[in-house]
Amino acid sequence: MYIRELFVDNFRNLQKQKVEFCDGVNILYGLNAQGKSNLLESIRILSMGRSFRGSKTTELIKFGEDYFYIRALVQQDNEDKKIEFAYKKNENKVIKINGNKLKSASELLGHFLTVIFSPEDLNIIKEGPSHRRKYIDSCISIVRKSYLYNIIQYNKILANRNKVLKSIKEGKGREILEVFDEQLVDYGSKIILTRQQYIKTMESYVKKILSEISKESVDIVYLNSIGLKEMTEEEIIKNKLKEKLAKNIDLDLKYLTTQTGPHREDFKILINGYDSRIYSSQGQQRTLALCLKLTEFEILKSETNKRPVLLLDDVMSELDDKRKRYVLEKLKGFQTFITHTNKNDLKGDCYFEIKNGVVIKE
Ligand SMILES: Nc1ncnc2c1ncn2[C@@H]1O[C@H](COP(=O)(O)OP(=O)(O)OP(=O)(O)O)[C@@H](O)[C@H]1O
Repeated sequence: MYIRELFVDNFRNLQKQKVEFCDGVNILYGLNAQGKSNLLESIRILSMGRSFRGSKTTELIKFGEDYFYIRALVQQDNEDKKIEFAYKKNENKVIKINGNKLKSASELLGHFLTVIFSPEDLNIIKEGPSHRRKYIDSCISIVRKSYLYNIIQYNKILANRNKVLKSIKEGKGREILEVFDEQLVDYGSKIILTRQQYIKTMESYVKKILSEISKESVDIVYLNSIGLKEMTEEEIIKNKLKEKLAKNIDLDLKYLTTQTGPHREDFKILINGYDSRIYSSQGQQRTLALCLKLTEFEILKSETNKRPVLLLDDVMSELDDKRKRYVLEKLKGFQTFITHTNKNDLKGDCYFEIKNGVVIKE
């Protein structure tokens, strides 16, 4: 798939305009703070329903305005798909595919596949568990629709269970927990099952990719909440999760939150046997982040049999020549957007200068 045309209106600093792209390497160049990342952000929103920079939807509206509207024509198998995203202050977002309104942003997933590479990818390695959880949950959700549903249900039940813990503390009977625990175990075990499979697949891709650019060894360990040491089946996961919940009930009542389950999990990346979060250099962490992103791209390709669009925001200047060449070789044949301050540094199929929010095609 590739994005043929993009229309933006009142999005960040971008001027109202329609831009046509080529199905190849699109170089977006310009000085700092002109709107290059904003353009990539608008494309990514049409793919994922939210900003890759973690911004709130209301922050995407151009200063002084009260709405934004973005639209893309995405071509796949010679057919155009029209994706629209509109947001007016204090109202709900309106997302449409070919004119049909979606019930929620999550329905957008899988229609327009993109992978974003940005300096913030480093946070997946450096930051706390919630960053990594968010990252794999988002990767899995695109390739497994039921996974996102399970996460949403799990979080709802978890919030209710935590309320029940408070009511027990205030004197209510414990019996009511049973109902919540049963549901929590049902959804939780499905999440753990899928995570263990995804992390295993992710590990094998990361190993292969890293071996092509470095001599270091890498292992990824799933830090699950139920003490699983190796891959296992849903029934066993279910029983273990149930046991752990029962065992931790006094702790849960003490802290008034649920201490066990997928919401407390993480994964650890070991370089030469050492935790990369603690012991790796900045350069090693950057390489790892790149491996994770290329892995995301490989998995997306193989699971969907479609061609994802690649968005490279400010990453080229951070890579050495060897890694730069490697990345560009891997992404060959896919529509790619690369932001850069210097036009002459990179070879592309089409070039766009971004100046004061205006996109000028050469
Ligand atoms: N909601 C908004 N309305 C108007 N302008 C905004 C909004 N949000 C951000 N901006 C401005 O958009 C400008 C361009 O930002 P962007 O991140 O796209 O820059 P860039 O071209 O990628 O620059 P750099 O090379 O420095 O990364 C910035 O000056 C920023 O202040």
